[in-house]
This record gives sequence, C-alpha cells and structure tokens, in this order.
Amino acid sequence: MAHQPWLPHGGQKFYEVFQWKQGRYADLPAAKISEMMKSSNLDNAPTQSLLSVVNGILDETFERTNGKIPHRVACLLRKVVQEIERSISTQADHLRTKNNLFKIREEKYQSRIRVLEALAAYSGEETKPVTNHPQQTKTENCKVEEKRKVENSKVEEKRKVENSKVEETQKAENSKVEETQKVENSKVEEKLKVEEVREDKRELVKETDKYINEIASLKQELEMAKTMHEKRCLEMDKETEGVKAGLQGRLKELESLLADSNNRVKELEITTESKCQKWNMKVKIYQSHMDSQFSTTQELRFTSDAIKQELLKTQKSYFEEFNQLEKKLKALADVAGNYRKLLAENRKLFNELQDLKGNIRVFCRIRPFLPGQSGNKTIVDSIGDNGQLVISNPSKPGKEGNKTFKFNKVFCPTATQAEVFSDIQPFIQSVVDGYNVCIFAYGQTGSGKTYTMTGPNNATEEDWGVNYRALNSLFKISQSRRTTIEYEVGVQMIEIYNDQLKNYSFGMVIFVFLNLHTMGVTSISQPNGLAVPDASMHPVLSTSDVIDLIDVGLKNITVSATAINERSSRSHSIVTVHVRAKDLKLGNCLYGNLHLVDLAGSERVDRSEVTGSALKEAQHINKSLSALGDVIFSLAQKGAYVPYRNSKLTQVLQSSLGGQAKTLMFVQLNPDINSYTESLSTLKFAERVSGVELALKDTVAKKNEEIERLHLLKDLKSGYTGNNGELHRTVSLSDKQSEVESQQSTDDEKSEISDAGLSLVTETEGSAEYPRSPEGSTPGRSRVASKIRLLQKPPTPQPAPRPDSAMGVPGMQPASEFSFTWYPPNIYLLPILTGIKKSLSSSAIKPPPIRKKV
Ligand SMILES: Nc1ncnc2c1ncn2[C@@H]1O[C@H](COP(=O)(O)OP(=O)(O)OP(=O)(O)O)[C@@H](O)[C@H]1O
Repeated sequence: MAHQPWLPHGGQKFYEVFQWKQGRYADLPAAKISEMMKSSNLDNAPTQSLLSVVNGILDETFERTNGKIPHRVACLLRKVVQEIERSISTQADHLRTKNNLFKIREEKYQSRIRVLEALAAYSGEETKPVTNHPQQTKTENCKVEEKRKVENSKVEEKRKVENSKVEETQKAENSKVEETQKVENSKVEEKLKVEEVREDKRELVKETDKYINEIASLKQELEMAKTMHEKRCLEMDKETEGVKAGLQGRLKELESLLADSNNRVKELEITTESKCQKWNMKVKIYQSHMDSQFSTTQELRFTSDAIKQELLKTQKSYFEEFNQLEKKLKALADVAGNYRKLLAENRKLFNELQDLKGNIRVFCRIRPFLPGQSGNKTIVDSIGDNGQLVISNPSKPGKEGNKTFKFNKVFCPTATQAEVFSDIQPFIQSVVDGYNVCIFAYGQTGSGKTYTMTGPNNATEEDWGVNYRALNSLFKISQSRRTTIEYEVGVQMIEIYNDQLKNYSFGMVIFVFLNLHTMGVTSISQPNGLAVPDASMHPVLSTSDVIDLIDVGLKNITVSATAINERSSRSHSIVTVHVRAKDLKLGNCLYGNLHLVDLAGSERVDRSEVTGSALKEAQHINKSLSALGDVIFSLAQKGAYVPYRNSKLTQVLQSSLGGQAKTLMFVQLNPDINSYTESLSTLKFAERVSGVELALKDTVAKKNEEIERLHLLKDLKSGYTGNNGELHRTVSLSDKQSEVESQQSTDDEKSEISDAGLSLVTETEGSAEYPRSPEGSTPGRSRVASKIRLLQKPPTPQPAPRPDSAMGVPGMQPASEFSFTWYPPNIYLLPILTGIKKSLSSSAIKPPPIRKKV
C-alpha cells in the first residue's frame, strides 16, 4: 500500500473512505461524498490529513473549475473544516489539560522544593556550608572528617594518655561520638536527598520549558491554521457570493427564457389550434371531394370498360388493316426496288440528254436599255426561237448590213433572271450527279455580265443572279436527297487580275456543311498543280451564310474607272462550288464542281481609251479572253491539243472545260448602236466558240429525226395501243428536250420534284403529249429511252477526273456506280413529296441584299 500523507495511526477508516476517491472531488458521486461526510469516517482523522483534503479541494477549485465549487463538495469542505476545528479544539483542550497538569505538578514540585528549602534552611544553620553548597558540604564533611579524625586521634591520645584512666568515660565518649557520627551521617543523607530533589526540580523545569515551548509552537500552528482557515473561509464566502450572484443572474435569464418560452408555447398553442381547425375543415372538404371523386371514378370505370371493349374491336380491325397494309407495303417495296433501277436509268437518260444538248452551250442575253437610254437605237434586228439572232449594222442600213448568228438560246431584253436560270438548272443537277460544270459570262463592260451572274445591287430574291440561284438550288437538291445521299459543299472564290491569281487577303474558301459533316480539306490546288491563293475557310450552314461570304469577296474584286464604265470590273472573278455526294447506303462518293465566272470586260483596248497600268490591265484581259476562246474552240473541234496553259484563267477552269465537263457561256450584248463594234466582236467570239459544236449538233439532229421516223414507222406497223385503246405516239428527242425545258421553266413544283431526282418521270407523266395510262404506266417514256439509246451517243457519262484535291478525299467513284434510292410518286408518296416541297419552300433562306461589284 502506498504511503498516504493523511494516514494516521488510528485513522484507518478515514483512509479507507478517502482512498477510493478517484479523479476530481467535483466529479465524485453524491453517495461517495455523503459517505465521506459521515462523522464516523472523519473521526480520529489527523488534522494534517484533513488539512490536505481541504487543500486538495481548494486547489482543484482554483486550478480546474475556475473558482466554482459544487455544492456537495462545498458541504464536504465545510464538514472537513468543522472536523479540523473540532480536532484543533480537542487538541487545545488536551493541551490545556496537560498544561494544567504540568502546572499542578509544577506547583507540587514547587511546594516540595519549598519544603526541601525549608529543610535545607533548617539544617543550614548547622550545615550551612552544606546546605549552601554541596561542594562546601563536602569540604565541610572533609573538615568534619579531619576534625573527627583529629578529635578521634585526640580521643585516642587522650585515651592512650589517660590509658585506662577513664575507661568508662572513654566508652561513654565513644558512644557519644558514634551517635554524633550517626546524626552526621543522617544529615549527609538528608543533604544528598535534597541534592536529588534539586536534580529532579531541574529536570522538571527543563521538561516544563520543553512543554511550554511545545505548547507555544502548537499555539502558533493553531493560530496559523486558524488564520489560514479564516482566510480560506473568507475567500470561499466571496466565491460563494460570486457564484451565487452568477447563479442568480443565470436564474433570472432562465426565468426570462422560461417566460418567453411560455409565451411562445401559448402562441403555438393558439396557432396549432387554428391550424387544427383549418385542417379539420380541409379534411371535411377532401372527404366530400373524395366522395365525389369516388362516384366519378365509378363512372369512369364504366366508361373505361366500354372504351376497352371498343378498343379491342378497333385493335382487331386495325390488325386486319395492318395485315392488308403489310401486303400493300410489300408490293410497294417491290415497286420501289424497280423504281430505284428506273431512277438510275432516268439519271443516265438525263445526262445523256444533257450530252445531246451539247457539252458546250452558248446562250446569248441582250441587256435592256438602261433608264435614260430609252431613246437610243438598237442593233438587234430580230431574235428567232431557234436561237437565231440578227443584228444590223447602223452604218449599213437595210438587209445588207444584217448579220445572223446562231446560239443554243437567245434571251431577249425582257427575259427575267428566273427564266435565264431555268435553262441552267439541268447543269446544277449535273454537278450534284458528279459532273464538272463551268458557266461564264462574256461581254463588253456594262453589257450585264455581273447582272446575269450575281444580280443587281440590293437584289431581291427575284433578281438573284446565277450564283445565288445555283447555290440555293444545290441546297434544295441536297435537302431533298438527304435521306439517301449526304452532300458536302465547299465554296471557293478567287480573282484573276493581270493574269495573276490575286492573293488578296479577303480571298476565301467557304465550306458549307449541309449535313454538319466536316470536309477533309487538306490542300487547295488545281489538277495542273496551280496553287489557289491563300484562302480562309469559313464553315457555313445555310445559303445565307454563303451569300454573305460571297458578298465580302465581291466587295474586294479589283475595279477601276474607265471611260466606258465607271464601275467596270477589271478582273475575272470565279466562284467555285465543290460538291461531294456520298451514297449513304452504298458508301460510294461522287465529286462535281461548278465554276461560276464573271469575266472582265471584253472591250477593245483602243476604245476604252486607257493608258498606263489600266492599258496593261486591258491587255491582260484581252489576252486571257482570247486564250479562253482558243481553249473552247479547240474543245469544240475535239482537237488533240487544248491550250489550257496560255493563261491563268484557262488553267484555273481546266477541270471544267473539256472531257465530260459541261460548259455554258453567256454572251452578253449591249443593244446600243454605239456599242455595235464591241457587240460584233463579242458575237464573233461566241460564234467561233459555238460554231463547231452547233454544226455537229445539226448533223446529230438530222440523224435523230431519221431514226425517229423509222421507229414511228415500226410502231405503226406493230400497231401498239395503250390499255385504253389509245394510240401512243412516239416523240423525237428534240420534242422531249423542249418538253423537259418548258416543264422546268414553267412548273415550279415539278421543278422541285425534278430537283429531287424525278424530273424525267414527272415530265413524262404530266405531259399533255404523253397521256397517262389508267395504271399510271408511261409507255412513251420507255420509247424515249430506247430512242435515246438508239442514237448511240457516248456511253453513260463518267464523272470528269477529280478536278483537284481540294476536296481532299481520295478514291473517287465512277458515275456508273452511283445509285439513288427514291420512292415512286404513287398515291402513298405524293403527300410526302408535297410535305418536302412545303418544307423546302418554308426553309428557303432569304439572302441579304446583294451587293454588286464595287
Ligand atoms: N438584263 C438586265 N436587266 C436590267 N438591267 C440590266 C440587265 N443587264 C444589265 N443591266 C444593268 O446594266 C448595268 C451594267 O451591267 P453590269 O454591271 O452587270 O455589266 P458588266 O458587264 O458586269 O460590266 P463590267 O464588265 O464592268 O463588270 C447595270 O446597271 C445593270 O443593272
């Protein structure tokens, strides 16, 4: 067992009780404290131990609980302090008793001392020296002894002397001496006793002093403990007062809180009561609502059962209809399969038809007089339906001055932009079918080239030129075929100035992502290796985006003032449209491109009255135009060598000139007699270009007529009749051609269906010349097809070699591998086609106002 500082000899119980204290007094349970407070446990506990308990409590109070003392610990403290007081008072009593005892003993000893002193004083008269001083007594004793010895010797001598003289007296005297000696001895003993008493007294004094000192120290200790205790008591009182004040404060706070919470409880009670009332109301309402709902549900259930019955009936009939429909659909799928083949054939026929029309075509367009020129005389004598144009020489009146020119078509001054474009539409379709096409406008400055290619300034949709209409048409065609073919269209715009590809910073390549697919464009170069100027790429998603960018490009075309036309274009501007068509079913790709060229003015150098750099410009323009004429002439003549490399213009257009490419030239005429010379030179240029092709075409036309005649004879002999007994006449190719053309130019709806790849069928079926058989079959169509085949024109046109790597996609597929998926325009598909048409017309994007070349 460890030594406990308070462990007394007899305080075993106290030790046992306090030994089990663990942790702080404040943490002791009340039971433990009450056990500690039992007076039986504190009995006989040494003061020192009690004081250490007090110290422990006080230390803990000050050090750990910030002066706050729990009530039960305060009680314990009070009890221990009371015990200390009691113990101290007991000790004081004990000391007092002891002191009294000591006093009594002291008095006793004092009395004894006094008795002894009295005795000593009494004997001192005789043995003063002895009583006065022991040493003196000893010397006295010695002296007495010596004296006795002397007396004895005297007595001896006397005895000897007197010898037996007084034997009797001697004996008496001897007894007297003995008695004296005895008395003296008793006196000495008495003195010795006194000495002992004195010795005792000294010891008693010493002991008394010791006790007095002890009492004094105890008193001092007691005083100290008392003062300390008082001090502690005072401190504790103060603390108690502080704690009391704090507790009273807290009590007040708690009271106010209690009051608040009571108020809130009251409020809550009131609110709850009102809510309860509301809820009760609601419950009643809901109950009534539920009742009504229940009745409604019952009704609904009955209705639902009835509907279910009806539904079952409908389902049954639906299944029956569905089965019928399935059968019909199967039949339709078969028809569609056949129709697919038919479409491919149609496409072939369409392109053969285009080929028959000629790969190089020349259209002449005569510009109207401009406002303020109405009084001017015109050089145009007559315009024939067959593309004949007669102009008269103002200096040679009469028929002698007339000159006749022959073109594929001549547009009179009143021809609208739409009319002009309707003749171009088939070319655009060829582009999406994988052909290369070049359309350019040739003519002197101010003859209307830009008007034809782009349109006037601030053009409305009605005034749109070929560029915008071609792009719009491309968008429409791609939209209509989007379920089967994925189109990607890239638009590029360049300018050739002074026989240089102008590297102007606004040059651009515009990529139109019709189906939001990116084109893998890696480089932009022509097949002859001619690099296209630096160009920026702009992804565009609609026609209007493209038109915006074309306008930016047009703005930057180089212009300068000349005497003839202040805003004359001095450069060739070329808009190239690259098209990639991917058959979504087969994965085949076809590439086509369309060059839309607005050539620079073709006026003669001497007339334009220019000098210096402008003269150089005019020379370059003339040189490049004559190089273009040479190339086209050479191609028309089917010459072995085509001089493409004579100018940058022909190099750039190479991919769209020659081979299977189709070329269309607009010859623009200014009807003013003042421009006669320029107009004449323009017409001669055009004649040179188209003459050979037209001669060839005439020969073909004659042969065609002959074949046609033979077939007609054959049909008449076989006596072919339709299902309704009506005789179906055969038609010549030229009839078919004109039919197709008129159909395209007049009927917008059909034109759109034609865009969707149905042109030939629709035209054949809808033609007045080809009455439809009751079954919807078109016997005339097959005949036309067979006639076209009989003409033994070149085989199915293959797309021209990939013009450049601008599309960046290798592995071009031949046109023969290209196929279409389309559905027959029967009763089921007509609503779909009408829907497509409507969506196309509603999605037609209005372009921003067109800016002319500035
Ligand atoms: N068919 C037309 N109908 C109405 N106006 C026309 C027609 N053709 C041309 N014009 C007008 O004639 C003027 C000259 O036409 P345009 O600028 O197109 O000639 P251009 O041949 O392009 O000249 P340049 O070689 O200088 O560019 C313009 O004001 C244009 O609007």
